[in-house]
Amino acid sequence: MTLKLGVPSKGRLMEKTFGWFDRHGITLTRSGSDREYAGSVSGIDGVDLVLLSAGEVPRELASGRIHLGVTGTDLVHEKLPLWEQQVEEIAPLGFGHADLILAVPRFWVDVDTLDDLDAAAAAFRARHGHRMRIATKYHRLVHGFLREAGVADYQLVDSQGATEGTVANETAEMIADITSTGETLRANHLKILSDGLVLRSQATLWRSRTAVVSDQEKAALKALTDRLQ
Ligand SMILES: Nc1ncnc2c1ncn2[C@@H]1O[C@H](COP(=O)(O)OP(=O)(O)OP(=O)(O)O)[C@@H](O)[C@H]1O
Ligand SMILES: O=P(O)(O)OC[C@H]1O[C@H](OP(=O)(O)OP(=O)(O)O)[C@H](O)[C@@H]1O
Repeated sequence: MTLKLGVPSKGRLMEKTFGWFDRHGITLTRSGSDREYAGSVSGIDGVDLVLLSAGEVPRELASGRIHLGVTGTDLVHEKLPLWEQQVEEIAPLGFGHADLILAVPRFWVDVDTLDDLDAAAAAFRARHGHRMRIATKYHRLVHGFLREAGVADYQLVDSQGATEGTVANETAEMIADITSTGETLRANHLKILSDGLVLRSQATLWRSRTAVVSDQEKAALKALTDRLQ
């Protein structure tokens, strides 16, 4: 049996992951056309490449279908409530840096902090008869963060992409999303709450704590982790 290494199947995250392994003497290759999700590993024995969506890596690690996987801290913490029991962080990879933040329209001049938001959310509910909507795909993390902050008068609306556009589109009053350069927030006239940082994320190599590992796979895992030291 071989060790299964799950890696994002496209985009910047895939290219940078390939580059990172390359620098450790392990070559990941995508075979066939751009659309064929198959690949191989050379430079080390007994490891198979599994190409999949970054968003699916946490679930695959938790179910034990892959032994190792690369994805962002944000996706692991969001999708695996018991992540500390299900996965072990092997190495932060030094790219894919992004902050999960809360942002409101720039013209909300009286709202700069979570306390301001709490007051604005109560006023919003009194005026409109429904709770302020926060668009996000990070339901668990945002809910936990706002509970800790004592903010309760809100509802989450699901947004799986182009989240910053939901305010202009009037499907939400504010958003919680990841930002890296801040350009998307600026372009959509949004500002980050000064104490609205939910999580700092970066691409990370994880090991599944639940995957069953044969002796042969154990040897491959040791060879791989030794190489990554
Ligand atoms: N602009 C960015 N800068 C840095 N990192 C980012 C940026 N956008 C996303 N990421 C990170 O990349 C990872 C993948 O994010 P994304 O949400 O695109 O995954 P996904 O939805 O699974 O992708 P897919 O389109 O393959 O389904 C996340 O960990 C995220 O934090
Ligand atoms: O701070 P910035 O550098 O502008 O980056 C932030 C943007 O990057 C991500 O979107 P992505 O491009 O992955 O598309 P998505 O909206 O479909 O998730 C994220 O959701 C933000 O929209």
